Amino acid sequence: MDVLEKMRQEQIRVFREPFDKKSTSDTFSTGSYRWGTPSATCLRQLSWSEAFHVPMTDISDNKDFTSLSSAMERFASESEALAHTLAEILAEKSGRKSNFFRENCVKNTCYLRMNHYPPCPKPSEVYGLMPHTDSDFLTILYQDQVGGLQLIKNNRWIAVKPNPRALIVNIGDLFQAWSNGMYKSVEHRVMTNPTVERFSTAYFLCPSYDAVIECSGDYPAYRNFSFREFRQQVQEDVKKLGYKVGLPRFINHVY
Ligand SMILES: O=C(O)CCC(=O)C(=O)O
Ligand SMILES: [Fe+2]
Repeated sequence: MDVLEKMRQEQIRVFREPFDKKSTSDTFSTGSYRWGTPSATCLRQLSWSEAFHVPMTDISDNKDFTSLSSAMERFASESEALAHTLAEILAEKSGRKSNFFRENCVKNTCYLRMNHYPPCPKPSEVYGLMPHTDSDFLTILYQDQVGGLQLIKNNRWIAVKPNPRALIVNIGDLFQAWSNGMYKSVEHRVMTNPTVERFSTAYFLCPSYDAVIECSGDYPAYRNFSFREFRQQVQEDVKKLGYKVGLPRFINHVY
């Protein structure tokens, strides 16, 4: 069976498990199963979805080899190869060395995220996933045929029409900083559906925590920062403010 089809089949199966089993699941390390938005204080801040957020090393180190881990492994390694190829092409186009990703992106910080959006009784009031940008270099996304993903283009939200023969590639915050804004981290969100559930799988290309994201060009818009620093700032903002500030925190104030 095709890598994508198998991934989807296994993903559906794992989300069908009872809540208790998923939340205490020892398939992956603790904390990999997430649902809702712990910091939400109103409906608008709630994401109507559940997810498994799994570092690549958890997939490859998994001792009890199941059909799920095998499907994830195949999906992850294909996505990883694609992400590296695309990142190298984009780097070269922006005039930067393309070996940065091979040297700095490691398996313990790259991860897969399996998302499930159950039908929602109040679709106009609740997001499936709150508007956000991804905190990585780039994301390879495989969505099903239901639809609901939207992104900002020219200040307007537009729907990303499902295409069974296409993967979606999103630029993340780190590529925006590294390319000095040549590539833009795209803001996106997922709308809920009143009757149909939706599944998606995403691979996130990330550098090691110590890797320094150096903004290129004579007038770098962002100061240098490590991926660790970026993550800590995001976590701190989410805890204190309830939302991620992201790149604006790293703007270069020299000029
Ligand atoms: O489900 C989708 O289409 C988007 C998922 C997403 O944006 C994410 O996991 O960061
Ligand atoms: Fe995202």
